Amino acid sequence: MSLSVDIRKKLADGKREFRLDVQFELEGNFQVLYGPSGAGKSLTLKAIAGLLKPDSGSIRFQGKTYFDSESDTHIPPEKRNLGYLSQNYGLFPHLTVRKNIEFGLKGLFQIGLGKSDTGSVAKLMELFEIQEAANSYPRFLSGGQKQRVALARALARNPEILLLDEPFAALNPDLRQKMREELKNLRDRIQIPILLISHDKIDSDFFGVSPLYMEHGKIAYGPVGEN
Ligand SMILES: Nc1ncnc2c1ncn2[C@@H]1O[C@H](COP(=O)(O)OP(=O)(O)OP(=O)(O)O)[C@@H](O)[C@H]1O
Repeated sequence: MSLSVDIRKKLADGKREFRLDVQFELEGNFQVLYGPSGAGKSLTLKAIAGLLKPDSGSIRFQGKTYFDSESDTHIPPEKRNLGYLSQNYGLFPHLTVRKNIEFGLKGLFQIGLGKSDTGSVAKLMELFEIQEAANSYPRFLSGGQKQRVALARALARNPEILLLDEPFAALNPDLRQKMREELKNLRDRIQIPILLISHDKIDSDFFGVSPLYMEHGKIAYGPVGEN
C-alpha cells in the first residue's frame, strides 16, 4: 500500500479538548497502529475512512487524494473504496448474516442482487465459514462469528484497503488468538493491504511488523528506519 497521512484535528466536548496531529507514510501490505487507550488511533482510522473530517492536512492512498484541505477535497466514505471495521463490528441487528454481507456489496439502496452478486456473497460466507449461520441474526452469533461476518461484509465491495479498529478487543483470550491466526491466513490469501489498530503490543509481534506507535494524538515512532 502507499498511504500518506498528514492531518490535524481539534476536538472539544465542553470540558475536554483533544488534538490530533498525525503524520506518517506507509508502504507494504500490513501495518499495526499501536498505542494506549485514548491515544487517537480510532480518530486516525476514522479520518482515513472519511468518517471524520480533519481541520487541515491531507490523506492520500495509492495516488488518490482522499482529503486535502488546500484544495477543499473530502471524498465521502462510500467513494473511498475501503473496508472499515469499527470496534463493535457495526453489524445491522435486524439483518441476517446473508443480508448484512449483501449490504456490504450493494449498500443501502439495493434493488435485488444479480447472479454474480449472490455468487460472491456465497463465496465470502464459505471463505469465513459462516454458511450455516446465513439466515441467523447477529444476536445469535458468537463474538468470533460476528467478526467473520463483519470481515466478509467489509470485503464484499472488493476494497483496496482494510481498516480494522481493535478487531480482537471484544473477544475472549482463546478466541482472540484464534482470530489472530485467521486474520494472518486471510492476509496471506487476499493480498489486500491491512491497517490494524491495537492497544496490545502482542498484535504487532504476532504479525511480525514494527508498529507505528501513537500517544497523545501524535505518532511517537514508526517502523525501524522510518519516522
Ligand atoms: N468528539 C470528541 N470530542 C472531544 N474529545 C473526543 C471526541 N472524540 C474522541 N475524543 C477523545 O479523543 C481521544 C482519542 O480517542 P480515540 O477513540 O481515537 O482513542 P484510541 O486511541 O482509539 O483509544 P481506544 O484504544 O481506547 O479506542 C480520547 O481521549 C477521546 O476521549
